[in-house]
Amino acid sequence: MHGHTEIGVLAAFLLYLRRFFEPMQELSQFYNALQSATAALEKLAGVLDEKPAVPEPSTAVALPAGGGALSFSSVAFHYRSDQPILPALDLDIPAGQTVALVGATGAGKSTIAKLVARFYDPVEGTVTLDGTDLRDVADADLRRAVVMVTQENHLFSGSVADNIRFGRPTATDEEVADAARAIGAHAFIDALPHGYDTDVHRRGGRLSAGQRQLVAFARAFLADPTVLILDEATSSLDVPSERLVQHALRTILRQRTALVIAHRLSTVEIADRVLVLEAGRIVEDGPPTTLIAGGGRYADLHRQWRDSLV
Ligand SMILES: Nc1ncnc2c1ncn2[C@@H]1O[C@H](COP(=O)(O)OP(=O)(O)OP(=O)(O)O)[C@@H](O)[C@H]1O
Repeated sequence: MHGHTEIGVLAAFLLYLRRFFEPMQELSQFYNALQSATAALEKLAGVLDEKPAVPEPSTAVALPAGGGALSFSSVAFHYRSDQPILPALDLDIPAGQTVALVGATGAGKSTIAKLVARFYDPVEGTVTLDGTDLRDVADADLRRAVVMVTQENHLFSGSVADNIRFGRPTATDEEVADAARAIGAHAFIDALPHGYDTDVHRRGGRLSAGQRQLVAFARAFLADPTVLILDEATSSLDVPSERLVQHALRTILRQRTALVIAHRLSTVEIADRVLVLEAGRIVEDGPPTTLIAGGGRYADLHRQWRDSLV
């Protein structure tokens, strides 16, 4: 993460310069150079944000194609030794399963997700993907196999197409549009002032929260990872956007393993399995309907969510 703050400051400064020169389009060459420099730095800052601080394996093991089975075996984890976060987690997720992680703030949902994306290594125990310890997988292979979509979505300055193509830099315009179509984002993108060439501006300032989410989903769809991790946005969407996002979610969860840090009832309802976490331990584990019938913690949470919708 070294240098991240400095890069952020530099990006902000360039952005300021760019705004200043924006009205003077006759200086267009300089302005264009400034624009690309800002976009590149922002991208770098975004990537560094998510860049894991873990060592590359000395001899990398190739991941088998397809699959997506995840396994936590006696995983203990802490950020600081005086504050254990996961005491000893055992968890098997078969390939293709959609798992919703629920639980109070600080329960460890994001930590589990970050261990799967190998932002951190376990202090004890192992996390495996299709039987391979994540510590033995080359960084580039892991980035392709496991994609995390966060609340921030990390849209950078540049066109909508560039933002989607970030999922697979070699994708053609047609493949970018196909991904947007599959996700249900094509219609709104097409209606933007410059369609796919519309600049989303810094952090997607011009797009609504729902639209940003759809662009991030289209990017992940194009990347086509074996494992998708989704940290669902907490901010509520209006009803039409919510419908679009839920539809996109069903598409993107299909045919891959998914871990969803869920904040919406409608999302948990489409999961195959719910894990309820408390202080780093799984206290309930099962299909949503079974847990509701069981009358435990998820049943309480489900009731609260349902009541808040009425
Ligand atoms: N980078 C970090 N350094 C130190 N402690 C951290 C770090 N990230 C998280 N924690 C702590 O780890 C615990 C678990 O956090 P985590 O983010 O996994 O919980 P969560 O269930 O995802 O919560 P939320 O719903 O608020 O996102 C919390 O006590 C949190 O303060």
